[in-house]
Amino acid sequence: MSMPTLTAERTAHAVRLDSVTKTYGNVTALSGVSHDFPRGGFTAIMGPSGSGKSTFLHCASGLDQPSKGSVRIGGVDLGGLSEAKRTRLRRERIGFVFQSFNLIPSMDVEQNIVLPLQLAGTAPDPGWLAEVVRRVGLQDRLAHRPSELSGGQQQRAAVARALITRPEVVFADEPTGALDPRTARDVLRLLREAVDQTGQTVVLVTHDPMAAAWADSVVFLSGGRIVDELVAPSPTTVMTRWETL
Ligand SMILES: Nc1ncnc2c1ncn2[C@@H]1O[C@H](COP(=O)(O)OP(=O)(O)OP(=O)(O)O)[C@@H](O)[C@H]1O
Repeated sequence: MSMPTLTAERTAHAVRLDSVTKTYGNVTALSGVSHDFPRGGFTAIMGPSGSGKSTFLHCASGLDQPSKGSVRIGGVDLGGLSEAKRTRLRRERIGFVFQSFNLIPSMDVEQNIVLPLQLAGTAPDPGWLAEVVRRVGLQDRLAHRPSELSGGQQQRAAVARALITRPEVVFADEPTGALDPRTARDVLRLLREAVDQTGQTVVLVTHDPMAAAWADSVVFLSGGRIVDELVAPSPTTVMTRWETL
């Protein structure tokens, strides 16, 4: 694979938010949020509806720009980039997994998985493609269209698509929201393996304490602020903290 154009520094954190505020008119969705996501860490973001989780994810991933404060991805300050460069950095250095899978219906599974590379004008590394496909267990489904797959298989294809560029960080926004508990576990296990086996950095936004317990730590948002962080979470400790938010 050729080197990405916006090569990130090997910083200890994959993503750093410094005093990030985001306002929409007179609504303050995020209020002075600072947080480092350690490289090779798995962090869950939880909080009540309207607490700012989506805004946090959008600002941290460069999909949106903070009103104040800064976001760095592997040492690159997103605020200093043009819209075009930010788009390129997202494409090359960030993987996304969404609740609704967001696969392209007219493309088969393999085409969907390699799409981020294609958009970046890069050829897939055959060894890494085979490894990613093996991990998500879709070896026999590469020529199928998304509509021919179960929801869990579609989400596994989306995870493969997020990992194929070996991104600085994978942002997963409620990736198990549309899945049954067993299928959800398969997807969470894949994210966990990406962290444990290849040192990937994962940020997971979820409402589900069971899902959050797969992470190394859980960051709690309330009213647009980080109000707590729980290290080495279990479903019970997450649930207990959640109930008192
Ligand atoms: N584009 C927008 N325009 C105006 N207000 C917005 C916009 N996006 C978000 N907000 C407001 O910002 C606050 C935080 O919203 P956000 O979507 O980040 O919360 P959330 O924690 O993701 O909620 P949910 O769990 O319901 O998805 C809310 O008060 C919301 O109404």
